[in-house]
Amino acid sequence: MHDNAQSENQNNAEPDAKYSQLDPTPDDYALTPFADRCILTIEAGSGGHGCVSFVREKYIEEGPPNGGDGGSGGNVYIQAVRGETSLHKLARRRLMKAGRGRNGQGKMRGGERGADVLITVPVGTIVREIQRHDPFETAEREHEEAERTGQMDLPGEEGGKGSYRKDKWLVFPGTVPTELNRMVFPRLPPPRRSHLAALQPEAPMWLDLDKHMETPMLIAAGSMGGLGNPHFVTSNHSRPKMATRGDEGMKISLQLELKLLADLGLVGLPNVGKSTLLRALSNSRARIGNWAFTTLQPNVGTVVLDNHKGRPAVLRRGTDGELRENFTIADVPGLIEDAHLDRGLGLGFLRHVERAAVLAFVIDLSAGDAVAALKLLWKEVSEYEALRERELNADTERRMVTYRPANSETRRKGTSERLESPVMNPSIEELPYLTSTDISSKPWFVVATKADLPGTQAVYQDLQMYIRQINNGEQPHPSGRKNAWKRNVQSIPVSAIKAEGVEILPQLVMDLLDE
Ligand SMILES: Nc1nc2c(ncn2[C@@H]2O[C@H](COP(=O)(O)OP(=O)(O)OP(=O)(O)O)[C@@H](O)[C@H]2O)c(=O)[nH]1
Ligand SMILES: [Mg+2]
Repeated sequence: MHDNAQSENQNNAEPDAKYSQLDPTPDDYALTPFADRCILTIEAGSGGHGCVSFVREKYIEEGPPNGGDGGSGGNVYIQAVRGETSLHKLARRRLMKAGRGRNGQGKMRGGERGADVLITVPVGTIVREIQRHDPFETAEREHEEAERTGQMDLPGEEGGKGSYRKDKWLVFPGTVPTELNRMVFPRLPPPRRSHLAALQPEAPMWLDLDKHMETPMLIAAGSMGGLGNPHFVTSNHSRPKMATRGDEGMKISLQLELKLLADLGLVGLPNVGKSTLLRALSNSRARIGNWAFTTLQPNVGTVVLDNHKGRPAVLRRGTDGELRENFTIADVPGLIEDAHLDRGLGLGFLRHVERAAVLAFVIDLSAGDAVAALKLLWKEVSEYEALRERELNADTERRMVTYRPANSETRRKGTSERLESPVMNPSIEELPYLTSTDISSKPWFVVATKADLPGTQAVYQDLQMYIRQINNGEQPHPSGRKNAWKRNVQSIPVSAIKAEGVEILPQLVMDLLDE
């Protein structure tokens, strides 16, 4: 009873139900998990084993071999799709493994192929290889070495003579060691690679998935299955009692990172109304609160352009000739003075700004001097830009020297050494962040919020005057940079909380995206 009464009271206190979505109660929000980078290990499927089996029929005493081949392992594919905005799902999984091929069976039945796996990532993902372990390369090296030294070839003996290797051969179940010693093994067949492997990107992998992909792309082909015993029939041995094991699947550790976080990035001091603006424009349920640092991680909302809710249908071809039906907005934590020195949520925040195509500087008109606020934001952004430029230069130099994929290192050693199969290093180090520096050359505009509050009119006029002066060159660009973007900078007064003035933003963003 008591509870009921209370909630009723709250409902009565609610001023305008129509906009309650924009001024939500503290617990009405969805914390969307978000990750802009992750390390993922992929494993192509291992092949199934070949089978040792013989025809068994009534009047056939010692039937010919009929063991089927093992199925090949599943492949790993990747696809960048519109609609995905974050890498958090992959970050949680850490490992994506394709299925193993099934073993071959009697009566010449081949094993089934292993199941494929598909990794879906947001458009704008960069994939970089950290290390790889490719068993095929090892097998090929061993094979070349054996050929060179001729240790397995006994002239006159058909097919040559090999020896039993537990990791390569399978024998008839129940074969005892003494029998095994007497058995004659043929030479190991040359390593085989799936014909799909030709489609794999070259190692070390570096993929820039900046377009929506209609079909998945192969990144690691499954390994081949083993050979059944009919393959080892020779004139001397008509009933071979061995088959080969399937090949082990290839493993690759990848660093995935979002290069483009969103089309529009909201840049503003804490508590100015960025999250409210995001909610007013999109489907987001970002957390809103009347205190600083309500937002602790980026929220990415999607603005559907023609949603049949009175929002104008803006379908404009983007630079890539694509018809756009939506665009994404990233609301990031508030920026404070000296953020570039990693104060507040500092550098983490600025990294996100770096990765939006268009920037909206969100200024709270009720917080006093709007011009000073805009200058402060730009100062932080451009100091960060300078910092990144220095970092980038140092980093490229460093990386050019040290980066080396795992298998090229082993290849460089002399082939005469018996090579250990390269193993994956379990403690994988993250690669340094991707860099793109020119923040000040991005198109930008100003959203002046809380225009519904009293006394904001004069503040807005000052701001508008300042922007006009930037546009006609009476004032320098607030970043202080020469090549900064200032092609008719706009300032738009809105009340996000009442969803007033925000309706013109989608068209503006679409125009700027085409710049
Ligand atoms: N009057 C009025 N209040 C607003 C408007 N927009 C946001 N607010 C209020 O301002 C406060 C802060 O809003 P948020 O959207 O959480 O601000 P933010 O910029 O995301 O804040 P941080 O995430 O902490 O950086 C909330 O109490 C909002 O209700 C507006 O247009 N008019
Ligand atoms: Mg917020």
